[in-house]
Amino acid sequence: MPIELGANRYGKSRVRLMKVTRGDGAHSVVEWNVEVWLRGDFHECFVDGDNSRILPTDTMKNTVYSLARASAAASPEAFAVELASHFIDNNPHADGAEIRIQSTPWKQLGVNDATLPYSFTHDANKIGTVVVTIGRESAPVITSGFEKLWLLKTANSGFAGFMKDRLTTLKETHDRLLGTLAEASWLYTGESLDFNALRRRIEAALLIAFAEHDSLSVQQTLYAMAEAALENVPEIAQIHLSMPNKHCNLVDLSPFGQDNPNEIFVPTDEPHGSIEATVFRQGVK
Ligand SMILES: O=c1[nH]c(=O)c2[nH]c(=O)[nH]c2[nH]1
Repeated sequence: MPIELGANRYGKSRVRLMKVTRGDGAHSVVEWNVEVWLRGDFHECFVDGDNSRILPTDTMKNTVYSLARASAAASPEAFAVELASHFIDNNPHADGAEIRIQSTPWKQLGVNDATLPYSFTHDANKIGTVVVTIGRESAPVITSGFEKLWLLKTANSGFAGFMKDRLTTLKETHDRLLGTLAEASWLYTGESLDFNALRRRIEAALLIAFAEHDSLSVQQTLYAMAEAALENVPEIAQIHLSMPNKHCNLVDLSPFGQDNPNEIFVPTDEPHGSIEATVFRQGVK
């Protein structure tokens, strides 16, 4: 039976980069974890062992550091576009390049209202994400987002009116905890965007919607958050949210003769509900 090469790509992952910008009186620092992918005609390499059109992944790694030194990019999005353009311009046999960047949210250390201009901290699990893909004839497609953002609501969340069959044991509730480890990615439209400012606006819209929503389900809150981001930021065309339901189960204290008016819970990691959706502006799919 004939055998053929199917979809393939290659690149370099987990290229870790820290860049310090030394201003007068204060520094700023970014930490990016960069991933490079090339797609294209690499048939001879995979099938025949001919490496003549293979840019070594080691060179890809060096390119990340060298371009970072030369670049004035103020956002991971802008740097990813520079990198993707560099790889597509310099590898004629590649049809497409993809750059993924995870960013660690370093911020200036502040203690007792004093900022310490050359010291930094980050206390979050949350990491920023960027994916830029570029084709030979097409403009870059820029998607940004975040992973691992813990969110918890202790009011205005219920879950009732759901389907019941003979295996349903879940009780209806109009007052429960809603916990999630949210992941988001949104697609930008337009040019000359201030990505850092837009990220702040999108994240603010998502968080305010999460906090203010009178939730009938995680599904409905997810949609309300996505809707708020799209309404507040015209520069994005769609947003994908993943919000696993990290159940906090009420502990039954009745065996100890105690009540439990929604105060003592057991937070659980697994199993968890899995809830995700893409929400888009009409006319853009
Ligand atoms: O917000 C929720 N959505 C569900 O689909 C679901 N299913 C479940 O058991 N609890 C919940 N909560």
